[in-house]
This record gives sequence, C-alpha cells and structure tokens, in this order.
Amino acid sequence: MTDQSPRTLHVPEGLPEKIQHYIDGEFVDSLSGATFDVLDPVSNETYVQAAAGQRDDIDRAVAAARRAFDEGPWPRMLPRARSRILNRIADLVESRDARLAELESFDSGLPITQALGQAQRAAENFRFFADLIVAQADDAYKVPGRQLNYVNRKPKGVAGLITPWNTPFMLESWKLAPALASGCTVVLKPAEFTPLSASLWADIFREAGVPDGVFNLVNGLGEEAGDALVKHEDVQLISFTGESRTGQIIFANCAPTLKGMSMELGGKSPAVVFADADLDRAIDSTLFGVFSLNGERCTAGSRILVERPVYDEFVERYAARAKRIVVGDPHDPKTEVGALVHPEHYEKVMSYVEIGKGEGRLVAGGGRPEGFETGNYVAPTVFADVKPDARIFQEEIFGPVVAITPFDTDEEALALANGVKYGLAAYIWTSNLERAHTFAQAVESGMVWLNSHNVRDLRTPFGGVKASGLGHEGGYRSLDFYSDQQAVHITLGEVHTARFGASDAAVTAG
Ligand SMILES: NC(=O)c1ccc[n+]([C@@H]2O[C@H](COP(=O)([O-])OP(=O)(O)OC[C@H]3O[C@@H](n4cnc5c(N)ncnc54)[C@H](O)[C@@H]3O)[C@@H](O)[C@H]2O)c1
Ligand SMILES: O=C/C=C/C=C(\O)C(=O)O
Repeated sequence: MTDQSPRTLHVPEGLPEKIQHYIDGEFVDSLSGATFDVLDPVSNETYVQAAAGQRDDIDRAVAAARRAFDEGPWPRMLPRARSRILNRIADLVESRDARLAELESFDSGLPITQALGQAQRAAENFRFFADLIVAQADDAYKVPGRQLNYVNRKPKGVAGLITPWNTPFMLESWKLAPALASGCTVVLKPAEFTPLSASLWADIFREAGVPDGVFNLVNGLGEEAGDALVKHEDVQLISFTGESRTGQIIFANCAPTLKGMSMELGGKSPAVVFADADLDRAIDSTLFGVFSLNGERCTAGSRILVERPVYDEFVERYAARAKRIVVGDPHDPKTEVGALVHPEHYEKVMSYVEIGKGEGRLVAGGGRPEGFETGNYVAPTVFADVKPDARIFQEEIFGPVVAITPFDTDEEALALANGVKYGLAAYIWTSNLERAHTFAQAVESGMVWLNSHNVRDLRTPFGGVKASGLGHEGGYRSLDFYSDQQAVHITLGEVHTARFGASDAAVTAG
C-alpha cells in the first residue's frame, strides 16, 4: 500500500532567481551568458535557470584557484588555523541543516528526513577532517647513526571536484573537506540535475573566513564544464564520483596532463542472507539498504542473495514490507521514498522495471504507485527468482528496485556475489562469525558490512574495486590523495660520501 494523500508541491521560500557560478569570491554568470534549465522532480517543471559553465568559465575559476594557491595564505596556514575555519564551516552547516534539507529535498526528490541526515553528515565530514589535520603525525624514519628521514606533506595544488546528484551536498562535502583541510584550493563542478544546494557553500565559506579564490564553483553540463575541468593543465587532480562509464571517459581525459585521480563509481552490491541470520534485522536492513535515498545510493544492496531454507519466508515477508513503504511528497516527513531526481532517470529506472518483468517474478511494486499521476514516482519494486545472467542482476539501476536470488551453498553465494562487474559494498547476514569473516575475505568489494547496514566510520577506506572505483578515500587516505609526500633524507654519518665506484645501496633501519 502506498500513501495516496494528495501531493502539493512544496516550493521553498527564498529560492534564488538564478543559480550562478562563484569565482574568486564573487557570484558571476557564464561569460557567454549561457544557462540551463533546472527542474524539480515533483512537478518536472523548470524552477530556475543555472549558469552553464564553458571552457572560459573554467579557465577563470582555475586561474582564481591557482592565484589563491600560489599567493594566498591557505596552503601556508598551520593546520590548527585551517582546522578552526573547517570547524566554523561545520557549525554553519549544522545551523542551516533544516534549510539545506528543504532545498536538497526540493531539488533532488530525496525524502526530507533523509536529506536532513545527509546535511548533518556534511557537517560531520568537515568536523572530522578539521580534527584529523591537527592530530596527524609526521612520518619520520631513523636509520640509527646513519640517516634521519622525514616526510614533507604539501598540498597538491588546484583540485577539481566533480560530483553526482544523488546526495549532492553531502558528497560535495566528502571531497571539499579533505581537499581544503590538506591546503588545496578547489574548483567544484556539481551535478547539473541538482545545483541548488551547492550555491550555499559560497555563503558558508565566506562567513567561515575562507579566503577568496580558495573555493570556486562552476555549474554546467558534464560534457562541457566537467570536461574542461578534467582537461585543464593547471588542475593537479580530479576527485570524481559518478557512473563507471563517465569514470572511464575522465580517466582517458586525465592522461594527457597526468593528473592524480580518485574515482568512486557505480555499484550492484550484494546483501547475502544465510539461513542462520537474524531474519528480522536482515529484512529491516536490506529494505533500508536499497529503498532509502530513493534507491539512488551507490552502496545500495540491490541484489539480495538468500539461502534456500529461508528463501520463501524471506521473499514473502520482504515483499509485504516493501508494499508498506510510504511513497510520497519528498517534503512530507512521513515519506520514505520520494520522487526520482529527473524524468530522464525515471525513464531509465522504469525501463529496468519493464525488463525485470521478463526476467524475474514480480512480488511488489512494478510501476508508478497508485494515485500518482505526475512526478517521478516509482513504487518500491521487488523481483524474486532472478537469475544471475539477468540484466536486473548485472546492471546498476540506481532506483527503488531490488533483485532477490536463492542459493544453496556458501560457494554458490560467493560466486553470485562476485559475478558482476562491480565491487563497491557487500552486506553479510549470518550468526556464524567464522563464515562471516571467511566470506568477507573472499568477496570482491571495497567495503563489507557484517550484520549491519551502511554505517560509516569516517576513518576507514571508502571506495570500490573492479568497475566501482579507483583508489580509496576516507581518513588519512583522503589527506594522502590531496597531498604530495616529499621524502627528505638527512645523512648523519659518513655512509654517503659520493664517490664513483662506491655503493649507493639502500640503508634501512635493520
Ligand atoms: N562510489 C561512490 O561513492 C558513489 C557515490 C554516489 C554516486 N555514485 C554513482 O554515481 C552515479 C549517479 O550519478 P550521476 O548520474 O550524476 O553520474 P554521472 O557520471 O552522470 O555524473 C557525475 C558528474 O560527472 C559529470 N560529468 C559527466 N560527464 C562528464 C565528462 N565527460 N567529463 C567530466 N565530468 C562529467 C556530471 O556533470 C556530474 O557532475 C551512479 O552510477 C552511482 O553509483 C557513486
Ligand atoms: O551514494 C553514495 C554514497 C556515498 C557515500 C559516501 O561517500 C560516504 O558515506 O562517505
């Protein structure tokens, strides 16, 4: 059953008349004057025009970031001073969390309660990296009596940050916080479907005391603004989150300028439920895992593999629960699944729902929820008995659609779990610890949660294997990505008298 109450479109007060770039401390239009339409996902009508950045706008933003890097205080500040500003940013995000959630929910269709959680997580990202840079130890290596070696960390330069639309503000913060903490200056290119919340960064950073030119924002299409940022020779690295296919294009386009790259890409993550699992918790968690954030979640557990003895019971209970999920106006606090971000994405998800009808047994959902004539609404959809060669088993749908598949042995479960091109997350449900850890070792994924849903510890590596990504961010790994690490070798003894014919073999502590 879905909520069939009438859905009024909630339009936030005080929406901007246009969405601009923010370059060198000023809001500006595109040099060409070009704009693009931004729609809200409930009415699918254009509610604002956003500046469409082109190569010359990117040039301006990169030049400002470069100047702030070469001449400004930001890269040269002591960690404590940068940390204070990052903490102020966290405070300002927290103090505006309700407004951020309102705007994000309106622009992206995310349920308001979940958008609020994401805004709070954005604040936490800043607080976390503020703490980390003051706690960070310097690396030093002593070779007794011979050498003292230490590592100089230096911010890499201008960081290009390219982000997707699924939880825009939070994912921007996951890159902005470590980039700024490391002393880089940045150019952010947010997703064109959801540019609204990103423009709030400008006011927040200004109020927190971030110098002009350190943070620059250029809106626009991926193939134009994003492409120009990737190819710019004065940008030292690209941190990208988005589809695997886009990641491949960016990878190739980074090659001529030999940029550093971090890529968090798509997923088709398995949730594996063994017969000895706590079924109540497994059902709660696997429902949340694929239907929260409208199913538009990179780490969604969108394939559920269930051991045969509990398979029928699991499918029946899961489908019954999926039918009770409240679909509705994203602004309504009762809503659990809102509207998908954009009509193009809605069409893509719906096409998979139709494909699924020929590939699995439909046990919940299967189209628009009843009573919803307009807006990008999709009823939580569950297919059972899905075979591993099915497209809905193999391909990322990125919507409220899940495939359930039975298995008989641990080996079969592992083969099913690993039998896709992606490898972002995996979720294992069992009361047998040995089995859980053995499975965790063997499963091809960047992250594994045992008897838990996606609960994050920001110190741990976050990233995927196979087609799900390149490199890991999180904790010190993020700071490493945004820093160069220069080794400084100091000779203490006479070992390194330079002489032809003398050995320059390695010295190590041993
Ligand atoms: N692994 C993760 O951490 C993670 C997190 C969130 C989302 N995602 C993935 O993101 C995808 C959904 O997001 P999306 O549809 O916005 O992804 P997308 O790849 O279409 O776009 C992401 C960003 O890249 C830009 N872009 C597109 N083409 C470009 C190009 N040629 N050069 C430079 N920039 C370009 C877009 O404008 C946007 O800002 C899903 O595949 C999802 O799994 C992954
Ligand atoms: O939809 C993607 C979610 C990504 C989450 C993170 O990057 C994170 O939790 O740090």
